[in-house]
Amino acid sequence: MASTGVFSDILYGDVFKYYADGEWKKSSSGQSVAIINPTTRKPQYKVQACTKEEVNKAMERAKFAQKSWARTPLWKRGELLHKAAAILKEHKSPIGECLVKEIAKPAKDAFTEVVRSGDLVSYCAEEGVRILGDGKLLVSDSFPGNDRSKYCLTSKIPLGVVLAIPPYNYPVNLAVSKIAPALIAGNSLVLKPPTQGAVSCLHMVHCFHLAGFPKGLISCITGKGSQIGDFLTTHPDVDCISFTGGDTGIAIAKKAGMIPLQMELGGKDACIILEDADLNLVAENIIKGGFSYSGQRCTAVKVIFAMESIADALVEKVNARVAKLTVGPPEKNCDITPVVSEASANFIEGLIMDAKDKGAKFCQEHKREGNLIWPLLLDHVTPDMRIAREEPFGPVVPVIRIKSIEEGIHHCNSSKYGLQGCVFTKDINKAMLISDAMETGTVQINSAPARGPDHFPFQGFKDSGIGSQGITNSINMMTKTKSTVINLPSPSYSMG
Ligand SMILES: NC(=O)C1=CN([C@@H]2O[C@H](COP(=O)(O)OP(=O)(O)OC[C@H]3O[C@@H](n4cnc5c(N)ncnc54)[C@H](OP(=O)(O)O)[C@@H]3O)[C@@H](O)[C@H]2O)C=CC1
Ligand SMILES: O=C(O)[C@H](O)COP(=O)(O)O
Repeated sequence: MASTGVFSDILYGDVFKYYADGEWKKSSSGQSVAIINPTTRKPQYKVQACTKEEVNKAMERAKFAQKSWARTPLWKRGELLHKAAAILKEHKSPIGECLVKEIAKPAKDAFTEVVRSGDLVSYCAEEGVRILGDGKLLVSDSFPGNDRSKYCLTSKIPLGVVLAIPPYNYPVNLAVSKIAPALIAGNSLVLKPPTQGAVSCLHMVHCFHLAGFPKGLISCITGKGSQIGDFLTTHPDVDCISFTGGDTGIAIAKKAGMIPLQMELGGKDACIILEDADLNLVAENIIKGGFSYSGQRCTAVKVIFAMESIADALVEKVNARVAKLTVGPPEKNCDITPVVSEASANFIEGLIMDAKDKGAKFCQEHKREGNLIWPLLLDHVTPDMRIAREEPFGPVVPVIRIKSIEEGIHHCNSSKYGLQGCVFTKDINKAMLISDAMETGTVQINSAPARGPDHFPFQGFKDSGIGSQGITNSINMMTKTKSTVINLPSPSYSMG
């Protein structure tokens, strides 16, 4: 059970503690932040509202601990990460239980998130040991005007303190996708968890604590982003920010100083369907891509561009599958569960009503109870409707009928987002042409958008982000290049 057994240290009364300097602490603010269960809409947990002084202290300790961590042998850093991964997977049940209560993630997906996170940490340890032990040798005579008297040795060294801010929809997985690369690369880590998802994150951090990482290397500062976010992201001790979330990321990027940024923001992932597509495959992917976790994935299918000639057949197949989706509480493993907050449900409903007013065809009846919104396919959507451009982050998928491939690409590229896209066709040449034309970080051919497997590159173009993620890219991003040049008194040439 959550907060019992090995996790009992992390709770004080009915408020979860924050983590700093290798200990679980109560904030001196005396204030807490409530986490509302999206299903019951009642307070489920409370976390500490940390103060600016506590942030300062955590940063100071992170800066100090990083120095000796950077000198800890790479294999040893990897070993600790493997240990944390195993502990995390061992405790998938209590952590998954928190995900169910905090963010209404269906139970089976909640456990999968924890296991996937453990696997990510282990892979990261292995990849880090491989790539960070590798350097480069450059000789000067490969550049015009130089003889062979300079030998440049380059290696990757850590940045310092990494600030990690994940969103609510994958609080554990998107936290470890920042924590593990930062640590294997020799950085220290300050985590600011999302408020919805904070308790899952605290449990996950405890697994790192149990693995035995040095004091001060990892801290987890809780509190509302709107209250401590700016203080954290503009803190002078932060050497890198890795953020996943919405437009908040754009504001953070504008305020951040001269430090590397990794931003994964919103998306409006388009699905272009050609006449020769396997419509059963497409329908399956629309269901999985558009409705899993009730559409609350940055990589969810958020707009369908279907060629007019196959649109009726496709809509019929998708509708048949929508009818089979179960709707209800996450504890019962329903396919569609309540969205994260009332504000989010209101926003989604606003998009639905706008589409109704502008003449979209409702393939199902629109139904809402509290934060629970029934799955809805909207047909005959037109570009002037908000749902054609905005990201619902909910179980609503619009269909725009197109007359040509060019029209689909035009719509896709006119979006301010550029996260992922997908195309369904049996013609690989056309698929490649479309992939080249789509202004998105990734294009999936014959499958719905997805971030995983977690070692694949993951990058948003335009307002969808900056910097590339994926295990290898994140490790590289959290390092800088250090060079040592050996200057010889006279040129050296190899024999021969
Ligand atoms: N491209 C991607 O990989 C993903 C993108 N998203 C996008 O995220 C959005 C939904 O996620 P959501 O969690 O609501 O996103 P938000 O941008 O609202 O929040 C993300 C994180 O930022 C924190 N935060 C809020 N304000 C500040 C601030 N001023 N400074 C620093 N941190 C702050 C939040 O904390 P708190 O919770 O305390 O407010 C949370 O931890 C959607 O728009 C979605 O597209 C989501 C997942 C993945
Ligand atoms: O945050 C998100 O929504 C994710 O990065 C999507 O991950 P997934 O494609 O593996 O669901």
